[in-house]
Amino acid sequence: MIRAFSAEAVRSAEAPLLAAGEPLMRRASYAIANRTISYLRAGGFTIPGSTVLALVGPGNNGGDALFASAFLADRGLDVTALYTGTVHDAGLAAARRAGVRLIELVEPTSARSLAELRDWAAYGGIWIDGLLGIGARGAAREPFATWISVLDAGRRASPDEPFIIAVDVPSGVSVDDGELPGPVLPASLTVATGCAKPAHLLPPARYVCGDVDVVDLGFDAHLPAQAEVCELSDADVADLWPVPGLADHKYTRGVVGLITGSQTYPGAGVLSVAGALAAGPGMVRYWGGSPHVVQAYPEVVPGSGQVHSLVVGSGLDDLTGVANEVTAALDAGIPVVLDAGAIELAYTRKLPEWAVLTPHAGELTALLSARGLQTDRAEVESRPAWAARTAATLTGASVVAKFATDVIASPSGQLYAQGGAPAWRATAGAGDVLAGLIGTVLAMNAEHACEPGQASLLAAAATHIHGQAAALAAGSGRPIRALDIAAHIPPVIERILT
Ligand SMILES: NC(=O)C1=CN([C@@H]2O[C@H](COP(=O)(O)OP(=O)(O)OC[C@H]3O[C@@H](n4cnc5c(N)ncnc54)[C@H](O)[C@@H]3O)[C@@H](O)[C@H]2O)[C@@H](O)CC1
Ligand SMILES: [K+]
Repeated sequence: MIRAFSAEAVRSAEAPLLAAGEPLMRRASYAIANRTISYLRAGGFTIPGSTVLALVGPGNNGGDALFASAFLADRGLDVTALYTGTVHDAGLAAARRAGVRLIELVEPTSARSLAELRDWAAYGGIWIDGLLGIGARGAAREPFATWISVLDAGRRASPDEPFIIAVDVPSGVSVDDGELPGPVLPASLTVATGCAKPAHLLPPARYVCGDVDVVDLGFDAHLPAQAEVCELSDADVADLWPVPGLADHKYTRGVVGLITGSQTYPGAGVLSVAGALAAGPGMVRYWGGSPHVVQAYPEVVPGSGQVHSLVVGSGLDDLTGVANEVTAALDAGIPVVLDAGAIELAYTRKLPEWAVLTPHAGELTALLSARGLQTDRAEVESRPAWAARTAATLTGASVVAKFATDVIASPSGQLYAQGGAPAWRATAGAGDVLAGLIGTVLAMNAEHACEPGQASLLAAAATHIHGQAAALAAGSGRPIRALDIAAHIPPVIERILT
């Protein structure tokens, strides 16, 4: 599991180590220098003489960049450090001693300084971005806003893009909520110091981090027990996946009921059932309106009956009658997935956290608006963590907000971000498959699915499997359809369990 902590939690965790004189900055900068060397080695580049541009901001993030520059200059690299105003004293002295070329831009946004910035940017094959770290508040202010814009434009225009290593976080991201409030310098690699931060996991900041490498600084024991954001790994999902034993039978393994699909949208019923069956329930009962389900899947038991979870919504064209079934199930402690049109059932009523809503950006916008928030799709897309968390708080339900990286929120505030799916996953019906899959994961874990925090954890596990199945289906990059995702769920489960 990747556990991400807020800037404030990191500061508190660092404090006792700093008070004890632990050289955290040396460790962080040594790791950044090592990653730089590893990149050069992996690319077959000659290390002495390789050009590095360190971008040095006013805080300790800049200090990391300066110490890393000193390490690299000691290794024979041609290192230039650009800065303005006051920067980390000891770092500057170390860089000077090591022979780093130090360039201070006194009037940092003058045309002359910006021309100089462009020239050094073009000269540097590797950029070390130490402008802003976890001390940044809000959008990057001047002069860094202009520097970041100029550097980003230079990066895009360059025939061979520089390799950009972000110190801790790409400068310009909002560390605690993963938003991009202003210009940002996208990284090829982010070297996170001490632990992951929410911006490394949450979209859209996640998309500008490149690969993320966490350097252990030894303060884990001082971090809070509950992380701000988590990302489940294969091993985490394997831990909570019930593997059937010989004493199990179809009823102990979990029965999923689906009220999905209709005459108008028959395919949604087929796809949601495909997702449910692929994850290995004991039984699927189907009493939606699609005429094709039982024909497509002879394993399915038609008609309603006792279930351990319920999936409602995908492709339903009429909610009449369904609302009562949903309420009865929830009151009886049966987890319910509310997908697509059925998300409307969360517009007014208060739900328990074992109701799992699966909105995409449009549905999430509609839900928040129905709950009285002034918002629009653009805001929801630029603030997915806020949107998912707010929806969970307002409805009381667990919310799976479907983005390229899914964001899952529990009403208690716990967040999961599950990435790893290819962009090919964005195809009609993929969400129907997910709804069924979540239904099965909830049914298989019925005995504890209604305990605090469990529904969102189980939903996150299901989205992880869904993303991995899409990745397996898409291989090294080919189009996929929703049924391909369902077809690749069993091999993904096999992979994570063995
Ligand atoms: N505390 C430590 O000893 C360690 C800190 N580390 C590094 O230190 C960083 C945190 O250092 P700091 O707390 O000094 O913070 P930063 O280096 O992120 O920057 C703080 C400075 O940026 C300015 N600033 C804040 N918001 C701004 C904005 N929106 N636009 C422009 N300027 C802005 C502040 O006025 C302040 O001068 C971490 O990200 C990490 O890179 C690591 O070396 C590990 C050890
Ligand atoms: K940075």
